[in-house]
Amino acid sequence: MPIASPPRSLFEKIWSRHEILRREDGQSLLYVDRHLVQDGSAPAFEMLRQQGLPLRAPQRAFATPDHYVPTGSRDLADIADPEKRAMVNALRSDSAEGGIEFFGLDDPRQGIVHVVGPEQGLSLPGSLIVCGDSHTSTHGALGALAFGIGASEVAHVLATQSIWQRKPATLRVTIAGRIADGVTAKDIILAIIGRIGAAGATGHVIEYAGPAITALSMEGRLTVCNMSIEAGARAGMIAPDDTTFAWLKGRPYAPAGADWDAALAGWRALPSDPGAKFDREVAMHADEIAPMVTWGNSPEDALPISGRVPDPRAAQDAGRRDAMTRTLAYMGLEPGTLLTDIAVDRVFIGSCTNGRIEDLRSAAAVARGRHIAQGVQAWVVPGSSLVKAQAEREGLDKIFRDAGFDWRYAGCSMCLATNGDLVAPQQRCASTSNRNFVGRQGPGSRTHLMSPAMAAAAAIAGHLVDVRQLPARN
Ligand SMILES: CC(C)[C@H](C(=O)O)[C@@H](O)C(=O)O
Ligand code: SF4
Repeated sequence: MPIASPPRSLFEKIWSRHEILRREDGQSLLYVDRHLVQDGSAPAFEMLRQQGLPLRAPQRAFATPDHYVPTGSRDLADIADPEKRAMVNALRSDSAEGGIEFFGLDDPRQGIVHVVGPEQGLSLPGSLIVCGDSHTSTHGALGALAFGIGASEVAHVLATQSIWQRKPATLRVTIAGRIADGVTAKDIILAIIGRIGAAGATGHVIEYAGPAITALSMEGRLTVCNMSIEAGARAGMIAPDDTTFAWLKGRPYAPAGADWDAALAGWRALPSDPGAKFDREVAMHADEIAPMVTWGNSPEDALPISGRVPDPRAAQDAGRRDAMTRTLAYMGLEPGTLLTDIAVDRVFIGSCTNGRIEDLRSAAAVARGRHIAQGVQAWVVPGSSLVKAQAEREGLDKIFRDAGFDWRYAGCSMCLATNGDLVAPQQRCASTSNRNFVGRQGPGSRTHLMSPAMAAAAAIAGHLVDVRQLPARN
C-alpha cells in the first residue's frame, strides 16, 4: 500500500510547485508565473540596462501606470511634477523596449495594477505572482501566492523570471457564521487587523477561511486579501472555489476552451487538505463584526462605529499611552468622543482595496436620492478604466454626480496622494483605502478607514455614521 502523503495547505501546494531550489541558508528560488509592473519601476529597468541584461520572459509581465496618473483628466500634461510624469513615460518606453504588454492611459484596460490583474484574468489560482508593490497580496484572493517585492527584486525577476524568498510561516484566520446586513469585507479585514494587530501576522502567509469568507464575492475576497499586508503578513490567500471560477471564466487572459477545463481540474485540487497544519490559527465569529472605522494612524486602530475615541489613560503601558496621545493630537481627536460625532471634510471612495465595481455599487446604493453634506468634498475614483466604464453603463456616475460627488478617472489618487490628489493639512477624510498613516493622504491629513457604504454615508451625513442608521431619504 502506498503511504498517503501528509495533508498540505493551499500555500504549501503552491510553494512546492514553484520552488526551483533551496539554499543552505534557507532561501528558496521560486519560479514567477506573473509579474505585474507599475509606474514606480523605472529604477529596475535602469538596473537591467546598466548591466546589459535582457528580459527573461517579457510575455509573463504586464504593465500599467497607476500611482502617478492624473484623475481629473487623461492628459499626462496634468501631472504637475515633471519627475512623476517622467516615471509614467518611462513605464511606456521601458515596456515597449522590453516587449512587455502595456495598458497606458489611453488604453481602456488601464487601472490600479491590483485591480487590473484579476480583472484581466492575469491573476490565476495556483500561480505565483509578484509586483513591486506591497498590496500584491490582493491577488491571493484568487487562490494564488502573491506578494510584493522591492525594486532590485523587480530587476531580478525581469532578468531571471525567479525570486529568492525565505519560506514564511502559515496562519489560518477562520471566520465562523454570517456577517450581518451592512457589514462588508472591509469590516471583516479591519476587525481581523484590530484583533491581531498591525504586526500580528509578521513572517506569515494568511489563509482566510470559514463560512463568512467563502460567502464573500470575489470583490470582497480581494478587499480582504489586499489588507493582509496591513497585518504584517507576507501574503494573504483564499482557497479557490466555484465563486472564483465563475468570476474568472471568460476574462481576457484566463485560459479558454480545453485549456480552461484542464486548468480547472488542477485548481480544484488546490484548497488546503482536511487536517492540513498551520503554524498558527486565529478563530473569530462574524457576529463580533460590525461596521468598522479607524480612529488612529495604524489600520489596527479600528473600532465598531458605535464606539468612542479611546482614552490614552486606559493604555496598558507608558509607551502605548504616549503613542496614543501623539496619535490623538495628530488626528485632532479628544478621548471619549463618539465616533459618530467626528465630522469629515473629504471623502475618498476608491483604491485597490475598494475601487472595484461592487464597491461603487454599494456606495451608490447609499448615495442614490441623497446629497452630500454642505462643506464636504467627496470623490469617487474607480479602480480601473474598465470599472469606470462599467459603472457608467450602470448609471452609477449619474447617481454620484446628482448626490454631489466628483466622478474621476482611474488611478491610486488620494489613497497615497502621490499624484497630487491631496487632502489638505488638518482636513479629515473618510477613506476606503488601506492606510491611515501620518501624512498618507497629504502632509497633515487625517484619515479614517472604512467600507465604501460607510464612506458614502459619511459624505451624506457630514460625519462618521453607521450606514444602517442614516436618516431616510426625503
Ligand atoms: C508606491 C508603492 C511602492 C506603495 C506600496 O508598496 O504599497 C504604494 O502602493 C502604497 O500603497 O503605499
Ligand atoms: S491604490 Fe493605494 S494601496 Fe493600492 S497600489 Fe495604489 S497607492 Fe498602493
